[in-house]
This record gives sequence, structure tokens and C-alpha cells, in this order.
Amino acid sequence: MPYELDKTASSFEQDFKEFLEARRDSEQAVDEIVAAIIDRVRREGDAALLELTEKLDRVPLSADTLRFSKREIDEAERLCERQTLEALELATERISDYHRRQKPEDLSYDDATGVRLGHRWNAIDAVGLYVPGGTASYPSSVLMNAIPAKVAGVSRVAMAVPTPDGQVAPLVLAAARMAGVDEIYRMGGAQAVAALAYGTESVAPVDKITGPGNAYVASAKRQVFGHVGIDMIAGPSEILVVADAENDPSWIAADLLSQAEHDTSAQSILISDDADFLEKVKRQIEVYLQRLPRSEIAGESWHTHGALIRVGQLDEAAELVNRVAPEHLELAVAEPEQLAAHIRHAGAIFLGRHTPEALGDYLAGPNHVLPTGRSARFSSGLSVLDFLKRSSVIQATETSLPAVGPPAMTLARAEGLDAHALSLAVRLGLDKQGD
Ligand SMILES: NC(=O)c1ccc[n+]([C@@H]2O[C@H](COP(=O)([O-])OP(=O)(O)OC[C@H]3O[C@@H](n4cnc5c(N)ncnc54)[C@H](O)[C@@H]3O)[C@@H](O)[C@H]2O)c1
Ligand SMILES: N[C@H](CO)Cc1c[nH]c[nH+]1
Ligand SMILES: [Zn+2]
Repeated sequence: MPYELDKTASSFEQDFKEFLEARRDSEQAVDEIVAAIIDRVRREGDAALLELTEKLDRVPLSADTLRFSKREIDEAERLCERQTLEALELATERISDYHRRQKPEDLSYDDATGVRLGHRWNAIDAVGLYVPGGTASYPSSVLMNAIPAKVAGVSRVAMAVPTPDGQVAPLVLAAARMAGVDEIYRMGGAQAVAALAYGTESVAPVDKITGPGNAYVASAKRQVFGHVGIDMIAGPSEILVVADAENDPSWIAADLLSQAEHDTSAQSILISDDADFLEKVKRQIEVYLQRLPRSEIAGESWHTHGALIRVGQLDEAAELVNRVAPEHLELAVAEPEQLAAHIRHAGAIFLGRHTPEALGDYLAGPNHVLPTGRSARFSSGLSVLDFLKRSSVIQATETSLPAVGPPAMTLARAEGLDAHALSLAVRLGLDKQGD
């Protein structure tokens, strides 16, 4: 059964806390498995990578077959249906258009003392894109990772995708070519993240790893952070819908299942002020679960990590949303903007009854790689900025240094760092002993 919580009940706070913490224990077990995998790949390189890929994805590979060849990508493109490629092209255009608008400008100005200040943006040299592929394939995630990297100007874009039982969706390879990916490797999970971070004989290391994945991928990214950069924790998908009773229950039920079907660890929450409506959605979910192909995954996810929450008034929902900090938030209410004004923590917000989250997954334009596990409290969806970094620029001159140098010397001496003071003093002619 999904959790059923009533905001007016005296046990609400405790129940809600338990609901939010339910996934933590299983995360700890995953962390231990992942630490051992990373350690092996780091020490043994290709040998461990290939052995783990054979064990976990059931695909025997050699150093020669780890990377997809040009011929394999040509062949995959030929296998894709025209209509699907056209939809992918449309998605590429829309996602590119949105992300090009994110490109930031350099900054440069002269302050009142005449010192020139600013910053310059530079692309990261090499990035590793993780594209999930354990139980479903995600050509859309190829575009969402690769397009911002290319817009930023990254020169080496390597992609990892697992090929369980040796299978890969041709559209994944077609999407990689469409988006300009340079290298594609048949590897997934923690071993792929470790190979990208530390490098092996066959995989050159990258500087930053981005992209979504299951709990193993999310844990691996967390554990290699510091050696390489990462975008965020984009783990098992989540949706939170706030809906009034004017909605068609079947629309909302489908929206909740759209994220539940990603992973048994996905999370779907519905908040409403109407108990009858919650009951109708719950019943409709069971109806859909009878017919959806991925109902085994969606059903387990819904029954273990789903929640129906009744509030007295819909405006109480904002406080709960901010505590959950969901990856995706749908506001299926009459005045979505009014409610959205009180939302501070959500990866992406979908306004109104006609904006299902699935639109954002594919081709609305904004990125679908979004923070999960309450990390929307401190991070944002993937963007062009994730593939850039900033160097600040400072230029003082013979005439402007005298204005800012002496107070800097004062601070250096206050810190007891005399060589700092000296490097200013010698330029200002204030180093009496040096004469
Ligand atoms: N947050 C986002 O932006 C976003 C976007 C798209 C997808 N997703 C999520 O990505 C995930 C995709 O998951 P998936 O499983 O289909 O593919 P995946 O590629 O993330 O994971 C598959 C890999 O998991 C590893 N693995 C599986 N079981 C393991 C075990 N017992 N021990 C060690 N490693 C193991 C294997 O190495 C396998 O290659 C879902 O959770 C989905 O919700 C998130
Ligand atoms: N909802 C996922 C992000 O959590 C992204 C996705 C890709 N394909 C379908 N959905
Ligand atoms: Zn989705």
C-alpha cells in the first residue's frame, strides 16, 4: 500500500518523517557495494571493468569491443524509424534552443579605484556523460546530457551506457551522434563511473561526470566527487503532484505512474485537499497497473514509496513540497502561479492541468537531469553552466595599485603573513629595508 497521510492527524509529523527517511537504510547498503566496485576499477583498470560488466550486465566484452565503432553507430542509425528520428530531431532543436539561452557572458569593468575586475568562462576539457540503461533505454537522456556540454564548448565528450545482455536501443546511439558525442562505451553502473573518473587502459579519464542513473550510479558519483566534478545527485525519479478535486483522476494517476515506472526506488506523491479525489486516484492507479507493460516496477515503486497526503487547504501544500524538495512538481490547480510563488525547493515545476511532467522528460526544452533525494534544497537541474567554469580576472596598474595596496598590506600584517605584505610593498616603494 502507498503511505496514506492526513495533515490533520496528530501522528502526521512522525508519519511524514518516517516516509521521508524510508529509503535511507537501503542507500547505506548500496554505498558499501559501490565503494568496493570503485576500489577494484581504480586498482585493476580494464580487468575489473570488463569482469564487472560481464557479471552485472551479462555481457562478455574485451578491450576492443568496449567502445562502439563508427560502423555500429551507422548501423544503429539505419535501424531507427523515420518518425522516431524526426521526433528526436525536434527534441534536439528544442533542447538546443533552450540551452543556448543559458550561455553566460564574461564580466569586465573598472572599479572606482581604476582596478579592472571581472571573470571569464571556460569550458571543461573532458566530460563523461552517464546515460542509464539497466531496465529501460534513454535516448532522451543522451540529448539532455550532451546538448548542454556541446553548447558550452566541451572538446571531449565521452558517454557510458550499459548494454544489459548485449542489447542497446539503436536510438541511443543515433541520439549520441545527433548530439555530437565523441566516444561511446558499453559500460554502466558504478564501474562505468569509476572508469570515467580514474581511467583504465581503454577509457581515458574525464574531468567531470554528469547524468542520471539508479542508486548505484548516484552513490558512485557521490564517491568519486573531489577527484572529478559531478553535476548533482540525479538518482531514482520522483514526482509530487498537488491537485484539487477539479482534475480528472485518470490524468493524475497516469502522471504518478509515469515516474513510478522508472525504478522500484522511484517516489510518487499526491497532495490534495479532497479525500474522495485521493481515493479515486488510488483506484485508478490499480486499474492502470493491470495494463501497463512496466507494471511490475511501477507497482512495487508505488506500493512501497508512493504517498497520498490529505491537507485541510491546498495552500498548506507549499510547506510540504518544500520539505520533500521533489525532483518534479506538478501544480494541477486552478491558480498554479499563486501556489508556485511559495515553492522554494523543486527541480522542475510544471504549471497547470495541461502540463504533464512527461512533456519535460522529452522535448519541452529544459533539462530532465534533475536533483533527487531532497537535493533540490541545494542544487539545480543540469545546465550549460555545469560544463563551464569561471576564472576571475584582476588587473591593477601603476596608478590604481596605490589605492588598494596599502589596506591589503594592513590585512596581510594582521594575518601575520609578511611575505604577502612585502609583495605589495616592493611595488609601492614602501619596502624601506630593501633599499
Ligand atoms: N533524476 C534524473 O534526472 C533521472 C533521469 C532519467 C532516469 N533517471 C533514473 O535513472 C535510473 C535508471 O536506472 P536503470 O537501473 O534502468 O539503469 P542504470 O544505468 O542507472 O543502472 C544500471 C546499472 O546498475 C548496476 N547495478 C544494478 N544492480 C546492481 C547490483 N545489485 N550491484 C551493483 N550494481 C548494480 C549495473 O552496473 C547496471 O549496469 C532510474 O532510477 C531512473 O529513475 C533519473
Ligand atoms: N523522468 C526522468 C527524470 O527523472 C527522465 C526521463 C527520460 N525518459 C523518460 N523520463
Ligand atoms: Zn520520466
